[in-house]
Amino acid sequence: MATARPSSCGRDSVPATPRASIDVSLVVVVHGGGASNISPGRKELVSEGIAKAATEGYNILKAGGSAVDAVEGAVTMLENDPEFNAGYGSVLNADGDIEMDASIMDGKDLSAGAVSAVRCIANPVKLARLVMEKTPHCFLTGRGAEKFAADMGIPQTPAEKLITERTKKHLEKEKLEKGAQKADCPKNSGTVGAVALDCKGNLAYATSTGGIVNKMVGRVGDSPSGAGGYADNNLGAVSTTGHGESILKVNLARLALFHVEQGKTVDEAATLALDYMKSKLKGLGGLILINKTGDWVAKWTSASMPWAAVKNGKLQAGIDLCETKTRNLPTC
Ligand SMILES: CC(C)C[C@H](NC(=O)C[C@H](N)C(=O)O)C(=O)O
Repeated sequence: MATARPSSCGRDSVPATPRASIDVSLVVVVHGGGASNISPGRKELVSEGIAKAATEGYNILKAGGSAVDAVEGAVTMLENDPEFNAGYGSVLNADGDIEMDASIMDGKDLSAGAVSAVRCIANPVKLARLVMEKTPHCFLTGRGAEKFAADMGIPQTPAEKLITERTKKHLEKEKLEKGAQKADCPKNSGTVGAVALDCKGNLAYATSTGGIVNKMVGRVGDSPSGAGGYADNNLGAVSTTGHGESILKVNLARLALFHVEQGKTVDEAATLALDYMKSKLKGLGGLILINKTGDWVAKWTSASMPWAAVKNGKLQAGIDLCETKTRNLPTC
């Protein structure tokens, strides 16, 4: 079990906030998937992408944006980055197509939006937010989700523009090697997620993915469900990655928050939830979690998990166990 933990727990009060309002930390944590081995050549690109996304989310919070704005902003950056398995660079299904899942949730009132199996959309997380805010529903899938995107004025992005040479090779290799992913042998791909706590004490999460390489057409994983993420201001916010079928079976995100609800620390809650999935199903994965007081953790049972966190103007990030790097954010 690998953990990354904050090196300090100081407060990051918002200067303009009157004394009477809630004095909470601004916190953003992002992840870039439950990876196996990331080649040294890609490590740099992945680290950079993840740090930029966390910084983007934090800057949104500092500018007075909500937790929902921050997680959407961070995840959008990662969807646009071909090193990650979401948006541009999503892994291919058995037909060589992209089918993406994404979700977002506002811990203030539990409003939630999700899309699954969407194809020609650059930023599924933005579509999930529109489902949350502009429809009476929580979840749209496939054709209906794409029609809704068109109605909302989102331009179609041709599938070829979302596919990369790397994802084509990844599918070829996977087809040669065997078939579907095994729970205990996850392959590096790079699902993305973010959790945030804003100056009003609101929590949110977003998760976005191309799913699992060589998946059956129409397969939907955990990422657009309450297993792939959850946010409730009374408890915390979580985004998960890993073997989707296992995550769905144990309802990983809500399971971790159940332990928070029972009085566990963020570290204990993440460990209990991930250990349960591993012992019960041999399922590997990872999660990021912030509780309502701004304590956070990034934890994984997969070989590694790229993550970054910003709190008190300080960025901490890592990929492998015991590899946390800390630096101050550039002032702009
Ligand atoms: C094989 C796994 C560990 C790789 C991981 N995938 C996901 O998180 C996929 C998502 N949970 C789903 O099931 O659709 C990744 O992209 O890094």
